[in-house]
Amino acid sequence: MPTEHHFTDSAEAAADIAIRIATTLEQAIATRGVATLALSGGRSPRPVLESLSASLSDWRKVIVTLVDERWVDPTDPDSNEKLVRDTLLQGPAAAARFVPMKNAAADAYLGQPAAEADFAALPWPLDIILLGMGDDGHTASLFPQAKELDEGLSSSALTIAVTPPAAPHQRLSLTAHAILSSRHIFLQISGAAKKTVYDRAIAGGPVEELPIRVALCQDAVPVEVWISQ
Ligand SMILES: O=C(O)[C@H](O)[C@@H](O)[C@H](O)[C@H](O)COP(=O)(O)O
Repeated sequence: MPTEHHFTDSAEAAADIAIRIATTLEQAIATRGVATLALSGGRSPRPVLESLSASLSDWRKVIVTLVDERWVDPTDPDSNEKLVRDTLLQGPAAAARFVPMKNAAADAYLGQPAAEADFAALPWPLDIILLGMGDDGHTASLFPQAKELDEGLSSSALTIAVTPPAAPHQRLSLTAHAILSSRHIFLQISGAAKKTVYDRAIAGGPVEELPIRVALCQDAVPVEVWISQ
């Protein structure tokens, strides 16, 4: 079962996540000389990343990458790479090594092999994977009803190309295998609608119905959830 942190205010939750990430990264650096952090996109992470940017003293030993990416140019407002570069990788945090998902391939399916090689070269398990969740229970880009969902849940690969059934852009996503190849999973849940889905997810059921169950319905990797209204 996940460890829950409850907040009335999502900004306070975001600040607390940033502190928890910074502390965990510092411990990883002290132990292994390097720390790895994979970030989700969307709206929720923005305040976390803005707070985190100033929360660590030495970013030179941190590898930052993505949980998933929309297959758009990194200058596109929908790009998760753009989100991370504009919020986290500023000031001292610009010294971190960033490993993107998007490459020059024309689409996510053509780009997946090169991205897979880039991700295979990372020092697994990653230290922290920060997940979000959609109102449909998706996480990363593992969407219910997506034609690639079963493969994303069962593959031994690290990445998979996905065409979301009802969200813009082709995606490249970490697979369930990659998400569970981490030392810590952190999850942000804000608002009543997501809390309802979260409660359904932790009650158990088919992972295909609510893919967030990949993280929530397992005990191999410690999961911490920040829940705010
Ligand atoms: O690229 C993405 O969109 C994210 O990786 C995605 O999985 C996100 O975490 C959820 O869709 C929640 O998004 P919000 O935080 O915007 O609600």
